[in-house]
Amino acid sequence: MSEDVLRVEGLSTRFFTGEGQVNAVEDVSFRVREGEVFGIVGESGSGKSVTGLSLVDLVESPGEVTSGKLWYRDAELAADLQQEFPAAVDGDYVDLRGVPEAVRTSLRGTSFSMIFQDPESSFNPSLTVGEQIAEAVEVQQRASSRPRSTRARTDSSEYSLGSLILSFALPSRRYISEESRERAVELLEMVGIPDPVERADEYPHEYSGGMLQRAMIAQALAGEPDVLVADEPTTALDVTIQAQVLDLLSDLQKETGMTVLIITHNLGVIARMCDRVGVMYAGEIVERGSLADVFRDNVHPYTAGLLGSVPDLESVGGSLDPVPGNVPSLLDHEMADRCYFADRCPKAMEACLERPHPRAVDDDGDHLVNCVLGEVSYGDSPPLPDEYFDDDGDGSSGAATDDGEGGKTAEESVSTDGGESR
Ligand SMILES: Nc1ncnc2c1ncn2[C@@H]1O[C@H](COP(=O)(O)OP(=O)(O)OP(=O)(O)O)[C@@H](O)[C@H]1O
Ligand code: NI
Repeated sequence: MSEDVLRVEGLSTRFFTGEGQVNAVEDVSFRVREGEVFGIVGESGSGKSVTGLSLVDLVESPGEVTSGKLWYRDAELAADLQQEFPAAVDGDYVDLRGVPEAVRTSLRGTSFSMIFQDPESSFNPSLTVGEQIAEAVEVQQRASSRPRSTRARTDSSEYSLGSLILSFALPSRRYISEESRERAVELLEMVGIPDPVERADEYPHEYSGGMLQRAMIAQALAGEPDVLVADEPTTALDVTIQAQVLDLLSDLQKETGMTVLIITHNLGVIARMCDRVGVMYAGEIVERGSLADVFRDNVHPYTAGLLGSVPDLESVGGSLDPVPGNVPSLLDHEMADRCYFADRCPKAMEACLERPHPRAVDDDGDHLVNCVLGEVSYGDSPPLPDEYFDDDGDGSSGAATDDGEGGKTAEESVSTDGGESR
């Protein structure tokens, strides 16, 4: 079994908005093994994208990662930082939250890359696709031509690209070498763009959606990242093209051995791509484990509900038809002090009126569930009547009732990225 490349421990990310504090990601922990495909799945607004952005340090104001550790395995980096930041180094692992921002920024593109649902956001419309991918290659070469420790301490400005989502997008026109241009063509070819030499000279608007998605993958791979975070990478594409792009990602993953973290609301994508998976609900990972743990041996009623809503897991089009009920508000002052799923849960018991904690389901400890059912059987604590939560019976602000009063319906409750991602 391969080693963990990433260990996320107690990650919390909040947004400090006019309406109050939004607990978008709440005490999330998981491990990703080197070379695996790890999936994060859940309904809209459950905190999947914010989790991904937190990993690559792209959460923007008014959001902030407020706690947690992000252990990333890189022996060379660990050796470089050991002296100066001993608390942030543990063997070959570096806690990326415990080192200066410049270090995290220098890893973007080369250690971590992220791709999004909407490739337009990753490309500058006024530059050719080839130029932009070549620039990503240049960023990688500049980064690797300097010793790591110098890279960490000096000119962070070179890599702090303001509001640009992808760190390796072009901050300004620069000299681009012929080698980088050739590499860009190679990358386009690698992601299956026909006539890559000609297509490299075209502008983003001359590409179809599926082609631009492939080009974005080429751009993300230019820095030969160890970890690729893919946020709904195929959601905007039609089903046939989705399948092709997923196959491409899968092939590239196998060829390069990179680790892929895939974020999706589509259980078909998870079933097709992933080795291990975390199920998110209301900012928390409520169940995680291997594909078999989660798909076959699941314990959390939310996981079971999600799976029950998908007729055919083999079909890529099998997206979530949400469990009945409403996605809860993530505003801190509206969050009930109990299991966040209790009001929608067919197995809610009195024990669920307390906040659950993660419980190991099996001996190896990899299958975890954030539910009392990880320990007791339904009925061991008195079941709550169906109407228990109807009239603010829980004393919360009634963010969720089955008849849709108060609270948003699952459909309305899209995140601020409007489901379009970035
Ligand atoms: N810029 C922001 N300002 C305030 N709150 C935000 C912001 N971005 C995200 N959030 C909050 O974080 C929550 C989680 O959002 P996130 O985008 O991670 O959801 P998601 O699971 O990716 O959903 P989707 O499937 O719709 O993309 C949202 O419900 C929203 O309340
Ligand atoms: Ni999202």
